[in-house]
Amino acid sequence: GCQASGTKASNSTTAAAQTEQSSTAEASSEAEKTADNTENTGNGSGKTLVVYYSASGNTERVAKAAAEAAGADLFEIVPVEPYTSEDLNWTNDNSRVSREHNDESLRDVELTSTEVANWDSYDTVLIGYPIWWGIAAWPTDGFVKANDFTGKTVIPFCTAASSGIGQSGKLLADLAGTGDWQEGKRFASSASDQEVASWIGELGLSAE
Ligand SMILES: Cc1cc2nc3c(=O)[nH]c(=O)nc-3n(C[C@H](O)[C@H](O)[C@H](O)COP(=O)(O)O)c2cc1C
Repeated sequence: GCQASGTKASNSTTAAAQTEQSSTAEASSEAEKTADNTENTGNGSGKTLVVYYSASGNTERVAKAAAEAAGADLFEIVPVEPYTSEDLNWTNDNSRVSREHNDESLRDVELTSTEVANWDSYDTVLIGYPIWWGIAAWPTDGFVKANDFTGKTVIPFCTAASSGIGQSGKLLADLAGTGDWQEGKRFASSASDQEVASWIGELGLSAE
């Protein structure tokens, strides 16, 4: 079903995540603008990128486990105005997320950056998001719309309390209009690093 249920949104971990920026971020002024949201945990091959949006940390955990297993770089989608726990309260009809859900024109969330350093160097992009009312949390949309996925294999993944991944990957593929979008993978909000690593293995993306 599409009902919001189960886990309670906790405080956003965005601020903490952003302080984890790679100290090896390139120093050139051109790279500065795009390096902000990128964290290089990779083995230097730089072929796989894990992009994610996470409002309360679950998708972030899965994304980091995926990047670790694949030796991939990470890019976090960050709204200019991050969602507070109050914003995420779907049981309140007047909360930010409820208002955005009820009025599609409010879902065009401004992001701190949609530009990934060395975007052309990635041939596989994993893109992760929480499920909100049965679809990808809409801060993900702005990133997808802003980038050209031509020539890339794109693999969606989500975390959700009870829903499946449903049509969310297909909707993002339609929004992108480019890229070879694969079937996506749904994880429970509490998915273990091991589950994530074995999925990376199934995809043939394991670092070793
Ligand atoms: C506004 C909102 C709507 C949600 N809608 C659904 C839903 O339709 N189905 C579901 O299984 N979980 C739903 N959830 C639960 C989240 O998908 C789940 O907790 C997810 O792991 C959160 O990821 P995050 O911590 O990365 O933000 C919703 C959560 C929020 C905040």
